[in-house]
Amino acid sequence: MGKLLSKAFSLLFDDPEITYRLVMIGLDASGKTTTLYRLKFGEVGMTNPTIGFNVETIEYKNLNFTVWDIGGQEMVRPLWRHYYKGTNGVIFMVDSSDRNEKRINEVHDELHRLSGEEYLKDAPVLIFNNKRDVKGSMNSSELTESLNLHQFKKEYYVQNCCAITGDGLYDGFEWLSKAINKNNK
Ligand SMILES: Nc1nc2c(ncn2[C@@H]2O[C@H](COP(=O)(O)OP(=O)(O)OP(=O)(O)O)[C@@H](O)[C@H]2O)c(=O)[nH]1
Ligand SMILES: [Mg+2]
Repeated sequence: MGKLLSKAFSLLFDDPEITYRLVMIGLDASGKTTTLYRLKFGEVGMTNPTIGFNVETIEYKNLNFTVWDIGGQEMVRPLWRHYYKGTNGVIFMVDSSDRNEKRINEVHDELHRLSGEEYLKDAPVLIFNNKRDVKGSMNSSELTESLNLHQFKKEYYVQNCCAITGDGLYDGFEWLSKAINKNNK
């Protein structure tokens, strides 16, 4: 009831009352921090590999998102799950220009592992197919094939994007907001 009232209030008064928690994960150098800063500040500078996490609040269409951008280097990937509690949605970042077989297998395994996570059981997964500006990068059907997404046991959506220019980022947020809203009704 409280949730419904606060939703009604925020719609009436155009006030971004509702805050959803998102975790943004994916292999190192896939473009997570670039995406976070692009969305938050509208521009990107140099990024360094993330040690730990960055967190920012992003407003999109009357909703607030607290976005947790977590470092993706191999050694720290087991730490991702410590950020899952209370998560409403997942952003899984993929570097579409990285066709290295070992890396694709790592992406595959990390992604499919999410379906067994209790804290993420109601969380839709937005897969950003990033770096589409790079010549020869994978398109969404190639990605779907190489990550065996037809077998992925979660609600998901693949959005092509380029974190540097921002192309596709808000389209991804559009899908994620709707998917989260639907699950929270
Ligand atoms: N060409 C291109 N380069 C990108 C794009 N997005 C990010 N990059 C570059 O990819 C590199 C890694 O980006 P980060 O945002 O630091 O990657 P990350 O996923 O946060 O990496 P970790 O913190 O190590 O997990 C940087 O040099 C970015 O400039 C993109 O859309 N296109
Ligand atoms: Mg980073």
